[in-house]
Amino acid sequence: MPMADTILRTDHLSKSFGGLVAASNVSLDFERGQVHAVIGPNGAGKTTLINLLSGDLQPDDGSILFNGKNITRLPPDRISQLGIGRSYQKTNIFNEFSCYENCWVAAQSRLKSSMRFFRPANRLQAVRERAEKALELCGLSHRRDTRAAAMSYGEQRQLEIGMMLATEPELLLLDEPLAGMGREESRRVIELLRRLAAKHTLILIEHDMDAVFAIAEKLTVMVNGRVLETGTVEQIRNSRAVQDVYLGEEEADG
Ligand SMILES: Nc1ncnc2c1ncn2[C@@H]1O[C@H](COP(=O)(O)OP(=O)(O)OP(=O)(O)O)[C@@H](O)[C@H]1O
Repeated sequence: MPMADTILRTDHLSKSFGGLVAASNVSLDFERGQVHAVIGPNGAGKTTLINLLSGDLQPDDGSILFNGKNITRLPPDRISQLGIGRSYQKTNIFNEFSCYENCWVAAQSRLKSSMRFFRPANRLQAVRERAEKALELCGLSHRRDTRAAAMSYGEQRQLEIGMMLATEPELLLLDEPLAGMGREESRRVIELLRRLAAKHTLILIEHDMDAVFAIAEKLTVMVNGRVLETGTVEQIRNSRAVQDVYLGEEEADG
């Protein structure tokens, strides 16, 4: 298959914790510019997959190609510098810093790689500009000087996305960006993700199926560490196997 539109490819990626296989032979292609959601029941291995892609975990086996480059086993900061940003399930911000300062710290973390040819004064200016731009993109310009600790949970998650944007990633890994949010906050973040999708590739883990069906163009369903199926929203909606193991389960709960 041609690599032209594949931004990220995993080939037989596997990870076990003791006897528990959390990711088993995961081979997936993620297309440039798409929103690709990974869904599945609790413990399916979704976060493990994201952790492998971001370098937070090392695979036991298999490989990861990003823009055709082998990034398997690179450390997280190197992967971030290459253009893969990630958000965590738990907020990962500095509570005592303002929104701007949080974004500034994140922007600064890419100094080494992407700004090494700039003169020091210009670097500082570039970091400031990136931080301001990230704040605007994540919809928090009006909270620029507010301490993170003083904001709502939803705004903190928004800020975390802003910090990721400050590193100017090409590919965003989003681990349950709507977790713990009320309806209004979710609506705002869904709008934000839509805006980001216009200029980035998104890999999204999310339990809120309405949000997933609204945003995602492609879905992968994982069960017990394995890929059960990958397809368009329509294909996954109509998949018997998926209904049996996953969506059926949700309906039964509801
Ligand atoms: N660091 C770890 N050590 C031991 N077991 C782990 C570790 N991380 C994950 N696991 C186990 O691996 C399996 C997959 O977990 P993972 O968090 O990837 O699933 P998930 O699909 O993201 O689930 P959820 O939707 O509940 O977040 C689970 O059984 C989990 O308990």
